[in-house]
Amino acid sequence: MNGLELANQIAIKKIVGDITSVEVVNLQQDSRKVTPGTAFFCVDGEYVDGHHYADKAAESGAVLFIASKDISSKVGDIPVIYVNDVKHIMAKLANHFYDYPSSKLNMIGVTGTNGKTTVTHLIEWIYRKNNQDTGIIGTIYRKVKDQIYPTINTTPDPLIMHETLNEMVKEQVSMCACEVSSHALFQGRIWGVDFNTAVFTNLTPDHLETHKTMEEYGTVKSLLFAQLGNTLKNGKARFGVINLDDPFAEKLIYRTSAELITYSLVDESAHFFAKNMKFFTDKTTFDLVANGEVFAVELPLVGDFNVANTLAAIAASFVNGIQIQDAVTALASFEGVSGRMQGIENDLGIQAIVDYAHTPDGLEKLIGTLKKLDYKKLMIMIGHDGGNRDNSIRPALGKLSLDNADYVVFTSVNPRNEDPTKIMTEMVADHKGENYEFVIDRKEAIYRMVELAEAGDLIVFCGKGHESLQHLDGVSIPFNEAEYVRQALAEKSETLKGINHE
Ligand SMILES: CC(=O)N[C@H]1[C@@H](OP(=O)(O)OP(=O)(O)OC[C@H]2O[C@@H](n3ccc(=O)[nH]c3=O)[C@H](O)[C@@H]2O)O[C@H](CO)[C@@H](O)[C@@H]1O[C@H](C)C(=O)N[C@@H](C)C(=O)N[C@H](CCC(=O)O)C(=O)O
Ligand SMILES: Nc1ncnc2c1ncn2[C@@H]1O[C@H](COP(=O)(O)OP(=O)(O)OP(=O)(O)O)[C@@H](O)[C@H]1O
Repeated sequence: MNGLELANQIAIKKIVGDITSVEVVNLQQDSRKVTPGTAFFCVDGEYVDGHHYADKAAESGAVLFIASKDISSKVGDIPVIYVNDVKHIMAKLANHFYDYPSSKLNMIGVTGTNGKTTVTHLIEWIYRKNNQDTGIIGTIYRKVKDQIYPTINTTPDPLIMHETLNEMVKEQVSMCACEVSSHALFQGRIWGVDFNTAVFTNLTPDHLETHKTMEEYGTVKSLLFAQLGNTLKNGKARFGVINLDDPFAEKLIYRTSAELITYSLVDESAHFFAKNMKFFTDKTTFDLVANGEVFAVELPLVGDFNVANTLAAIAASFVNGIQIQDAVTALASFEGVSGRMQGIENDLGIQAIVDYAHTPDGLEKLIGTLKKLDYKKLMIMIGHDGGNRDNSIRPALGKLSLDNADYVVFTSVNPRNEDPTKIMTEMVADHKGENYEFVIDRKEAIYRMVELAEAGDLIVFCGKGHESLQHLDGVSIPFNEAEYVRQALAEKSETLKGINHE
């Protein structure tokens, strides 16, 4: 794309150098990824200032710069477009460069403290089973049909976002389910993404290191709904799907012009209402009351929060053209999401579950679900993220575990540069009992849990879920929670067989 065409998208700017002969073939904000023909955005970030890397970008072949501070000494004759807010302009130009891909897709955005990954996967499953090609953008990966791309962020920056959406358009994906994190909303990563439908799951304390107050956190979350806009998209209405059981729903209602669809586990007036919920070890059944009909749902997931997630997914699919019965039929074979209530098979008679619960609300819901299962002893392994994270939730995570489990093994979740023992000590503040221990090394903690467990026990590994890395002391080491749990159980089984054999 010609440099002038990019510049023409910006109203207020100062152009230095000749951009008419510049051909841009790539957009980048990271100097380490610049290739010849790149337009480089100098982003003043949370940690470093991208303007400092302009010379590196120039050396790697950048042909155009977008900056807010003077970089003439670093880039020589290479043209620069100076603007006030590089991040804003980056979102705008990325959208133009990739030819507004979100406008060509059915975009369903899911926001909320918990449930985003689960809801996007439920929606994906419904569409796939109804013979549509799908895309996912979220915490675990970016996925275009079956092609998986790694991700650093739940919601990527605008360059990766629009590039991924463009890939989906090229692959003729019809629906993209996209997790929208509060950080992304706060930092404008989804500016210009044209959503058809916004889904809200819940709002509970998390990320207060960034948002400071729940009021501010809620305001940020509601941006997804506000940004749905006032107009139709390709002649189609926009919808907001909201969880009526969350007190924040009341506020969201006034922050969007989209038609609102509600779901609830308790309020019969909701458009999508679940009743007669029955919980089994491996599934949940309920009656879905929607659109004047009752549908019998059999869901291979446990937990009432997953019923709520399912209502959200069915509602979002329905307003975008999938019949309710077709969605219900599809969900009967749902295979689950990695690291979310993931059962680990073993021959020891131990029920082992890996789950991503890492907020007090998520943990409370998880424990509520666990309590409905049959077991002898309940043991929980839990920790809390270190460094620059919202440490105010540590005592709540500790107390919930200690009050409900027979035994708790505290361990590390990405301690980063913080002392793991200090984190664990904050989690057990004020607890008088002795039903716990600290094991700093997470893999050792897994083995300790398995060592302590006996047939009939329920052992639950919280907070890591699908994550494939453990961040400690400035390094990231590969980590596979489900695999380590599987290994620990298998080794214990072998040891016991050996003993019995002797
Ligand atoms: C604190 C934070 O949100 N940081 C995000 C932010 O980075 P930043 O702009 O501050 O980056 P920076 O490191 O200061 O660098 C500034 C600029 O210099 C550039 N640079 C840097 C080094 C270099 O050698 N060359 C170079 O060009 C960088 O590419 C960048 O453009 O913008 C980046 C691009 O969009 C994000 O990847 C990055 O997310 C980091 C990895 C992160 O951990 N974010 C968390 C807080 C987050 O966003 N989490 C939510 C999910 C939360 C949840 O629900 O659990 C998410 O959506 O991921
Ligand atoms: N609707 C819900 N309400 C409360 N807790 C939930 C809900 N759905 C899932 N959880 C719990 O939260 C954990 C994370 O679920 P999920 O990954 O779907 O949420 P998320 O919003 O994507 O989280 P994150 O953005 O932090 O990755 C699950 O393992 C489960 O314990």
